[in-house]
Amino acid sequence: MLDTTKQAVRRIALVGAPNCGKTALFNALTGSRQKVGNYAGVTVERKKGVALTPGGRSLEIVDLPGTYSLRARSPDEEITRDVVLDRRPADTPDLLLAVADATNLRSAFRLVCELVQTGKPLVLVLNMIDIARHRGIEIETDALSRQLGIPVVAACAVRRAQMADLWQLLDQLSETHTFAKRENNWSEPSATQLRNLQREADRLIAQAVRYPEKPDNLTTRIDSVLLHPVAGLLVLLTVLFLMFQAVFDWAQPPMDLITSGFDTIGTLIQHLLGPGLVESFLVDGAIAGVGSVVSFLPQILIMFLFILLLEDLGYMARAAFLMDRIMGGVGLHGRAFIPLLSSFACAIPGIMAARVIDNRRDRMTTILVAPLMTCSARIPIYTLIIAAFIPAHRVAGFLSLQGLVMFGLYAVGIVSALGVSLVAKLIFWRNQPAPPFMLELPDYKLPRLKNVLIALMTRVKMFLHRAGTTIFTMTVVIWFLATFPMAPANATQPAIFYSFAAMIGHLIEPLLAPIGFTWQMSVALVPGMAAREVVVAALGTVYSIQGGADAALQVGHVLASQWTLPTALSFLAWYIFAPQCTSTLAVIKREAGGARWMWLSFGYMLALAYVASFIVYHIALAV
Ligand SMILES: Nc1nc2c(ncn2[C@@H]2O[C@H](COP(=O)(O)OP(=O)(O)OP(=O)(O)O)[C@@H](O)[C@H]2O)c(=O)[nH]1
Ligand SMILES: [Mg+2]
Repeated sequence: MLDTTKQAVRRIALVGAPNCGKTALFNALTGSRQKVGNYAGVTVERKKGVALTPGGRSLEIVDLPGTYSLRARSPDEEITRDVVLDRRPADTPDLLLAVADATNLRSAFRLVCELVQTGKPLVLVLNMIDIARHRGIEIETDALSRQLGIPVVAACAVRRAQMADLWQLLDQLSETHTFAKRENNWSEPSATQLRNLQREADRLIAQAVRYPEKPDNLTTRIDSVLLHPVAGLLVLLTVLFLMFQAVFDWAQPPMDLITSGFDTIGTLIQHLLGPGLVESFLVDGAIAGVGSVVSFLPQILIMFLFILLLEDLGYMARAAFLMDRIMGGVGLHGRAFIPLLSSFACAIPGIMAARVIDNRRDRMTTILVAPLMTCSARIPIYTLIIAAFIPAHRVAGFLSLQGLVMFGLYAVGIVSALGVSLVAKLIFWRNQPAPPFMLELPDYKLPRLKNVLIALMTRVKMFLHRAGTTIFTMTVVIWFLATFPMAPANATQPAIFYSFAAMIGHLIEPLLAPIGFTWQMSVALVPGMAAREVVVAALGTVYSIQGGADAALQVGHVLASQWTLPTALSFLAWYIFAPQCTSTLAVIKREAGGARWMWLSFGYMLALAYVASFIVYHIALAV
């Protein structure tokens, strides 16, 4: 007779290999909207949520980073190991829900065999059963359940109807349930033990799973083109290029709509209030500042739409594979690709995604260069300047010149990241050979509209939240500085010349004059440290106060009349490198484990920005 223990399950942890659908399952169970994506390493943090079973009980669900073994090698895997082995008292699970990708059972079962050793109450979910069935893979869940001595259910995280069995099981478990009591025999497996575990997993597969005679090789056929060293790179470049064209070509109508919306509100307020301090605060400050940033939302969304579609399709891991050779040459780990790619959205998730890199040297290099990737906060700055100074010509009949310049700015960011990695490799870690790169390529999947829309909505919310908080606050500060003290009665200059902003600007200007920055730009740079797009808001506010209300929201036109081309180019160069916002610096400090790294990255980026602007400015002047 087995020794048993009676207990009601209250907290369940989701454990499984990367990309097996844990987060999709977590979202399905808890109604959350955590990020899922068709590549390994999406989740690097543990996330909690509450699931309400059909029987009306509530269960706490913990989503964890994916791992192939409890033999944790990287910081994200350590989180999973620690939760599974009860090393995090606040997260101790009553039950482990082992999640397996039913189309990829070898590595899944090896982990399950390891989880069995921990002696913890365990349930196996065969996720992605829809795809497995479609491919003709037959899995005998009863046989598996008998072999492993644990409940086994099939599920599809993205189809409600195919979640019923799992819900029913969860309901049962949430009642007082009898579990076989088992010892914790887990110890960190050696290479030999891992091989034994794999043999055990293969034996399970042989007994309970039948594969079709003719396997589906669509993925292999597509990959023969997309992973080709030449054709693959060409496809990658084309895709990226199309993305930048789209950013410029598709965004204009919605942008105009947003701008005219803000314009109308501004005019309305002017009519209602008449000129005065309150009117100036609302129109020149809040609306000019926040409106000038919000109008760039369409561009940011188009960019994300592309990235999300590619992520869901399963293309990102391929791109990483293609770039591995180039990245390896400059001392970047192949696994750095996804963190760097995430940094196109924002350096913060990018730096966090570097947790998937097990080797400290490679992780630090990735963290150092991640902020050089063009984050979405730079999109408003780039597009503002490009639209104002670069003519909307077509090159070779169909390429937009503006899109080309944008592509170029991104390319410079990427190339300098490669350059900095090379320097870091030479200076800091001269002799260590690069470890081999192993990355599982996910199967291609049709992007799920729902995933994409949810992720886009999350972006919209984050952006509007920033606009309403950081950007708005900074706009108020700038408006205050640019309005007070007010001009004397016998003033000869526009009022702003007598303000604090002008004083601060003139104080900083001598430092920035060699790179062609005006005093207005100098003031705008300071709040830009809070978040980069604040610079656009600050310029909007400064110039609208200076130029009268009609200048509000027409920042681009104002800049075109006030700046020279060399100044504009120098400003662009500055923002390729300009030190990251304060939140990024804080994340670097936390993830790298020390303020030293934060100051290092702040310092080197500031130096690069200054040098790059100086060179660009003087070359442009000479030409
Ligand atoms: N067709 C189908 N797709 C699924 C299913 N579950 C997840 N997916 C998709 O599989 C991909 C990976 O899902 P995630 O939930 O991000 O995987 P994860 O296990 O959390 O991955 P990591 O966080 O990287 O460890 C996503 O594109 C999901 O939409 C399923 O049951 N059926
Ligand atoms: Mg996940």
